Amino acid sequence: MANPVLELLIQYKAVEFGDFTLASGAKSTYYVDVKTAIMQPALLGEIAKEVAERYEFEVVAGVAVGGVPLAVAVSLASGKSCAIIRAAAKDHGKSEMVIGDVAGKRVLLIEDVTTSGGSSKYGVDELRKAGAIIDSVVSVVDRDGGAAALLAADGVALHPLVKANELLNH
Ligand SMILES: O=P(O)(O)OC[C@H]1O[C@H](OP(=O)(O)OP(=O)(O)O)[C@H](O)[C@@H]1O
Ligand SMILES: O=C(O)c1cc(=O)[nH]c(=O)[nH]1
Repeated sequence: MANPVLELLIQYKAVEFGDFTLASGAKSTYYVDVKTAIMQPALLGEIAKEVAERYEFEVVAGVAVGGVPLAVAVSLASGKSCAIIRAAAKDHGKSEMVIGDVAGKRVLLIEDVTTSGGSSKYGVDELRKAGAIIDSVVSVVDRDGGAAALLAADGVALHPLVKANELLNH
């Protein structure tokens, strides 16, 4: 079946081959650069449309940096509000880790890429600390690196729009 997000990731050459160290510290011979690919409005808009149509939520959230444009785009496509989870605490101004009102709200977390799931778990933990209700994470590309199991242990389902194998085997 046609998958427009997969086709656009291929069109924008989102996969690069080389020696990469991933966020988890693992080594990889390839990297999926969703962050650069979603600078193209056709891809960002398609992702936002699909997520807005398929999932039910009151607030869409993203972890900085990669999750921010995604969450904002889904917010605009769905008319639902948005939240941002800081990547790290700051010691000036307002210091809350979650920007936006999530307390008591059903929140969907969106990630650009999931590998180990460590970044998503961090986002889920911060959202829950801020009072959010969260049981789903959408990942634009899942690399099958353990994220689904890590999140499932916390009662969270991972919903990938594309699997890395589909990109590698196209
Ligand atoms: O599932 P994981 O093993 O946690 O890896 C995936 C995460 O790694 C990347 O973020 P990175 O840490 O490079 O941060 P960035 O979004 O600020 O570039 C990517 O955006 C995911 O958030
Ligand atoms: O695991 C990661 O850090 C990672 C892998 C990948 O392919 N792309 C990305 O942005 N992050």
